[in-house]
Amino acid sequence: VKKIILDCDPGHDDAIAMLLAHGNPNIELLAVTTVVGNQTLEKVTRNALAVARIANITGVPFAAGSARPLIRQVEIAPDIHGDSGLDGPVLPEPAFEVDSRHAVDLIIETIMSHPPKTVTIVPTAGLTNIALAARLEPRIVERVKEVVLMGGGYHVGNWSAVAEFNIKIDPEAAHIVFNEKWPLTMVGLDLTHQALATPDVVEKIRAVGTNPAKFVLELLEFFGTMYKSAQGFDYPPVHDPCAVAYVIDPSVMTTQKVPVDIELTGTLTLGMTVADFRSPPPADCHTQVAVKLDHQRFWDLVVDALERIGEVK
Ligand SMILES: Nc1ccc([C@@H]2N[C@H](CO)[C@@H](O)[C@H]2O)cc1
Ligand SMILES: [Ca+2]
Repeated sequence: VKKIILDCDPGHDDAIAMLLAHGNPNIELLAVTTVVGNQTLEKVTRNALAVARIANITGVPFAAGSARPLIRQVEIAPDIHGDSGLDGPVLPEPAFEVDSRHAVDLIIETIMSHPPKTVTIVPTAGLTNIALAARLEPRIVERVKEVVLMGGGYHVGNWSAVAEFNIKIDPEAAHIVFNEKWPLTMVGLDLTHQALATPDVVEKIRAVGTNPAKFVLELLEFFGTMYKSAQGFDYPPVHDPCAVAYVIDPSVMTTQKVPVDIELTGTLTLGMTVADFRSPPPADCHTQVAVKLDHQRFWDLVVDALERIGEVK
């Protein structure tokens, strides 16, 4: 079983990532932490607790983290996720309160209280909490098993021509996270733009026939409409569960070992994940990027997780 910390900003696709992590038997969700991103910290934290109620996630601490990037001003994404950050479905009242600890403390405590190389960090949002954790407790860097993040893109951007939202909203935090020497897998837009929720996928989810599945359909309906109007996609790319899917079964996508660094000063390129494909990669290269997704197997994992969650009233 893979033990993970999910650091997220729900967010329609973050919500589906959480359901995948909760439903898949090979994943143990040790903690869920939130950070400003798709919406304000308050809104994404409330949304995370609502998802927990919908999927009946119990016994897992949820802690709120940074309300803003390390240096820059807050940038949110209402044009895709709406004013609540999880527009579309009606959200239930949370079943439990957010943990009293700060997300950064919970991340550190979780890693330091488990054996070395057993905890995987799965960020699906800006990297502010992860950067702060590495600075507050540098020992987590060699203790974590690996970092598998949704973010960046080696040939694709969405928040600028060449930068992806999770990186661009806090590029200094991303620079810290990509330059620590932990094993890091970047599941970027190059990969996640292959994870389209096509009509055949929607029908398989509909066939699950439970309330959590209905919640996912409502998420995809809104997400799809906004992606069509804002970015001209016929079907929405569901980014964040791709990172969880890699943890579940790395063979669901191909990867390539390449050095990646973050642009911090470019006028046109701020927040770009610059991947150096010149071969061979340096022997000490600790980063790899995701390239090709097995679309069918990916979505089968999501549907399977929903089936295993079953009905929740
Ligand atoms: N336009 C847009 C902006 C932000 C996101 C969020 N950021 C990442 C994709 O860029 C995902 O984690 C998703 O939650 C998705 C689309
Ligand atoms: Ca996200």
